[in-house]
Amino acid sequence: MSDLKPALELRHVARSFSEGERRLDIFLDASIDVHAGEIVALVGQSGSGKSSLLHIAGLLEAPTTGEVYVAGQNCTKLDDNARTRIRRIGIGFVYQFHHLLPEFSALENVMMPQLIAGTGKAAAEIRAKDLLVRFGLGARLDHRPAQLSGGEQQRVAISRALANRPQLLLADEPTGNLDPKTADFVHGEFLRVVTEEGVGALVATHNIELARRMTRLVRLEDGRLLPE
Ligand SMILES: Nc1ncnc2c1ncn2[C@@H]1O[C@H](COP(=O)(O)OP(=O)(O)OP(=O)(O)O)[C@@H](O)[C@H]1O
Repeated sequence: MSDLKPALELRHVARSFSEGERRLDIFLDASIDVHAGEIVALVGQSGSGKSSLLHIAGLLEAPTTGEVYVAGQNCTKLDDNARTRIRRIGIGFVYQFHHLLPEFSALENVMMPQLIAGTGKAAAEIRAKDLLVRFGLGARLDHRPAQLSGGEQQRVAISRALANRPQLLLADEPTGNLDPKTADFVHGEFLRVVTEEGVGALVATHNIELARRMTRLVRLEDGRLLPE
């Protein structure tokens, strides 16, 4: 039955910051389900809270109120160790800037999260190679990040995020740092491989054209998540 649980459920999530006497409410009542195999675009004006929402979904920050479920597990009240374990195995992250380890090759960068999670070296290498080949990087396995183009670096970063077969993939402007043509190409590769993997994905983007190519689109507006 657990396979049928959404990869992510946010239930009436609110987040506010206190600054002295003032309270800033970022969201008031944000709810969403992201199912396996869905790639959901998260759009909204700058400052609407997309990154904050991804931090909450990624268990990096706790909501002020509301509940967060990852693959059916209520993560709202877990301690730091339990949250770290779920983040390490169950959630993949892609950021606008790749954050690859500069002294390691593409292959080693994609093996790393698997080794940290306890996967054996041989199995980690097979999985890393498979992902990089599927991203068209079969001839770049031994290149370090500085020897790769921006689009190639981002494809390595996406491979790394998928390496542990997470149920949930969270991406914050994953092609935001690329020129429009490269962004378009990398986005297409992202959609193809993420769909093949069957992972549930939530992708924040400013690019409405790229957003419309995903499974569906939700807009963060006035503290709520609205379908389009
Ligand atoms: N630690 C914090 N303390 C106070 N305010 C914060 C904090 N973190 C974020 N905010 C505020 O929360 C709001 C939402 O920020 P967030 O970065 O989530 O927006 P965003 O939609 O991702 O924006 P952008 O598209 O420009 O990246 C902003 O007004 C920001 O100033």
